[in-house]
Amino acid sequence: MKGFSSATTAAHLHKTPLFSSNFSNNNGASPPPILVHRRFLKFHFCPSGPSASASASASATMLKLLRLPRVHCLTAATPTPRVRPVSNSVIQALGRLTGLSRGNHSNLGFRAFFCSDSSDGSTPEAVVEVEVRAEESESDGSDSKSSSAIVSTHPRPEDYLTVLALPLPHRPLFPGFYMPIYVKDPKLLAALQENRKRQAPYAGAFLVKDEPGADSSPGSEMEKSVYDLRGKDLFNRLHEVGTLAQISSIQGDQVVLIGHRRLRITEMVSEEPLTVKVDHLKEKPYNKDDDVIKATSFEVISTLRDVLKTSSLWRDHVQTYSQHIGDFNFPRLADFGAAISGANKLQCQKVLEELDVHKRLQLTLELVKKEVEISKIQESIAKAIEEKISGEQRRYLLNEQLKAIKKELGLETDDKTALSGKIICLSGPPGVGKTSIGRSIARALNRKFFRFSVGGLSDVAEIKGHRRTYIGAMPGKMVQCLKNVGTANPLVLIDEIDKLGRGHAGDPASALLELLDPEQNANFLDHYLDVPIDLSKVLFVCTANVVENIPNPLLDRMEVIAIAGYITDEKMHIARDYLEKTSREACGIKLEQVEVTDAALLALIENYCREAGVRNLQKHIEKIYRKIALKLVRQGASSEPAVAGEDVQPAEVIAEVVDDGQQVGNETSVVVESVGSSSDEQTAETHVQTDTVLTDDQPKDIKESEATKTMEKVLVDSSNLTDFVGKPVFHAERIYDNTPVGVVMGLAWTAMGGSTLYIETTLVEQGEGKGALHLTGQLGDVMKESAQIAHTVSRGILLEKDPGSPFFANSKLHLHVPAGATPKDGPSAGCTMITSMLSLAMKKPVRKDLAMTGEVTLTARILPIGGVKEKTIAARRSGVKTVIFPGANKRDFDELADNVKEGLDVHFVDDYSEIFKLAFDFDNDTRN
Ligand SMILES: Nc1ncnc2c1ncn2[C@@H]1O[C@H](COP(=O)(O)OP(=O)(O)OP(=O)(O)O)[C@@H](O)[C@H]1O
Repeated sequence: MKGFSSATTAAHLHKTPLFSSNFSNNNGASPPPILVHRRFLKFHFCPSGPSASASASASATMLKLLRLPRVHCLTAATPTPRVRPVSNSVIQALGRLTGLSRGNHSNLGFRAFFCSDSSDGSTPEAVVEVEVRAEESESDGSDSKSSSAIVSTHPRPEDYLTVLALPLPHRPLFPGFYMPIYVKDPKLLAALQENRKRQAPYAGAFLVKDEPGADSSPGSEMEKSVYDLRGKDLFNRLHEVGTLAQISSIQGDQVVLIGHRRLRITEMVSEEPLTVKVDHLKEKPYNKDDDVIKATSFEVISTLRDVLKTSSLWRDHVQTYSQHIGDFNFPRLADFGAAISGANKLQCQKVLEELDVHKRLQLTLELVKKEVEISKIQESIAKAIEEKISGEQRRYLLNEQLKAIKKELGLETDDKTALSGKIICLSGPPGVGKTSIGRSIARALNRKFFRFSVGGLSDVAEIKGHRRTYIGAMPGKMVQCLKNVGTANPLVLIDEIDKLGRGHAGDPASALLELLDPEQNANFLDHYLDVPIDLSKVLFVCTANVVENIPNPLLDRMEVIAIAGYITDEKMHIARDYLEKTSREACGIKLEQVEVTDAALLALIENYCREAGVRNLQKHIEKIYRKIALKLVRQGASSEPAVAGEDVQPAEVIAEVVDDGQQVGNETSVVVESVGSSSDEQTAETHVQTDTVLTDDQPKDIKESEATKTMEKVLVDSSNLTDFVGKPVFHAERIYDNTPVGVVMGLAWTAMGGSTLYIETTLVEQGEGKGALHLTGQLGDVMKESAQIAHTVSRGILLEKDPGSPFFANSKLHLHVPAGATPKDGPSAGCTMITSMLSLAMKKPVRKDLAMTGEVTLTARILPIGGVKEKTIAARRSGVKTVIFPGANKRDFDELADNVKEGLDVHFVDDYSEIFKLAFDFDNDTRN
């Protein structure tokens, strides 16, 4: 059943006066159409397989013809029946079916067989043979007598006892059905044509047996090999029982067959083309009034009707069949059912071979029952898919309606409201990629990007525009932005929002408020344009280094995302994967010309670029590559034969490459100066120069040997890093290998990232009532207060440990926080100060490699601090082993990546007493 298509045929119905059926052929291409009269095409089906197609069309033809009044059908008992045609059109149609009505046969009689003449005497209706002369069919008055006198010389089908054997690869041919086949054997084709010429257009069509395990589907190798079979090989592969087939037409190698009656091969007569002797088979005699046979046939009919209910594909076909069911005899019904079923070839062959009519009906019943099941499954699959599709369509329609309703009610949210909430503020140290992230968000959202910095902005007119009364008045930044991007929904990055100036002419923070607030910015009023502008679709992203510096009303409207600095590992990756690559490309250096070792990069990060971001690292890497470019250019210049007057040229090129903003001349010495900032760099460059640059003063042989030198790969290692970037700007943060009495290492956070710092306390003088504290190191107010608190708490703790100790009462202390040039502030050094003072008071140094941070209250409770990640990184960088953090910061620490926390012994404390134990309760062996 599957693959049947009545629609294809129906389309043809309206296109051609003589209709062509859509047989699909053996190799998948469409063969030339078989001409069938309009009246028959209604029942013409196009099954998937070639034979099925043919069978279906033939069955339709057969059904149509069965509509003829019984009077025109002669019984088998009537010898060689000759009747006048019922109508010319039917005769013409039959003529076309057989292909004999064409001009070259027009003067010959033709037979149109739509059922085989397999008469057995018991089924008179079974034999329907119409024999007329074409001329006669077109004449009007000739009577039956005259027609009977004409065709007696032609052999009847049953006279063919030796036939050409045609191999059928896919399905057997049933009597009464069409089948187009391809004959690839030229000898066989010639013999068939010859037969047709001799008015003996019959051959035997036999199904080919499959080779075990071979794929016999259309187009398969096995199918192709069937056409190559010849002679005995072919003979051995043919099923014994086949069909006497009338050769309806031959077009090229396509032969259209019409099945007539069953045959059985008895012996091979000749090999090429294969010719066989056959017996004509007849059904076993049966009683047409037998109840069992009747019942079986009724079941076949009712099953066909069931198929009709579930499958629209068979509807026309079976409907017609059921209308004319009375015209069939039992064997024909069985053949019909099997032929139009989608059963496989062996099942069909079994039906063909079955001569017992009851058994044949039973076999067919099985096949059509299977069809019912298949069509039920087909129906349920179709239903399920239909439901799925209609469900999806319904959902889609409902969603669209919902959207429309929401829009109507003003409830619809665009992707901005759906977003990465309100205004996003990226906060973090300089150079960690905040601006770059903003740019990436715009790219990801497919929005235009506009950036403006409000650092130091103090004039409200910059944001809101000038009133037009002023000379040189301009619209504000937002109007300029919209004009620039040309869309209503750009991503606007407001940089440095924490550095907003305090305005003399209005408050820029308040103006920004109007700009950023989603409640207000739908009607933003620019003074210059003086019309409300809708900024509600704009996605604002702000960046800041210190969130605390952002005005509170603004901060309140922001979603702050903190971007901490990078650790060494991360910087290494950024340098290797991105910075190095871009710098190398910018300087026009090839990968194979340079190697910067890991050690060099690490040294660069640790000793030159300690800041949280990578901007400084980028500058250094660019510097290194520019110098490498210089070196390579000079090498290249020196390897070319020096021509007087040309030796200056490379320096000009270099000047462009190396130019980092300074004026560079075309003299080599000037180039060197422009590159290096320290005297060491100059020395390095001068050294490079003297190695490679040739002058006219040099002897010719030296020039030539230099010229033949191949270009060397430039290696940048930690050992020669200073040649490229000068001496390290950062020295080890550790001043002491072992902290002396009164000195403790603290951890600090700066806008540049984390760092370690020492708190040093020393005794100035002692004397009755001289207790005092002197502070130095550019401490801010908060830090000063913190020191006072530490002094008081230390005194209390010492008295607890050593009641009656007069140390703090009688000692003038000096507390210093190096480096003195750097301003410092904040309360987080509180616990470090206490430890430093107690160390001095007890004359006991603290545990080795210990660093701590935490604000302290007067009651010695430890409060949380900020910048845990940066401080942890700084501690690791300084080789600290034990770190003390406030207990409340445990959550922040736990969130850090493992590679940041690696190798640290971290303690979380809530009271100073815990720090005391960690710092002082150790034996001296551990410290050393
Ligand atoms: N993760 C990273 N990968 C590659 N390059 C980076 C990364 N982070 C920062 N950079 C580079 O560092 C430079 C500075 O980045 P960017 O301007 O985005 O930093 P920022 O945080 O906005 O700095 P600022 O606060 O000073 O404005 C850029 O050249 C950028 O390409």
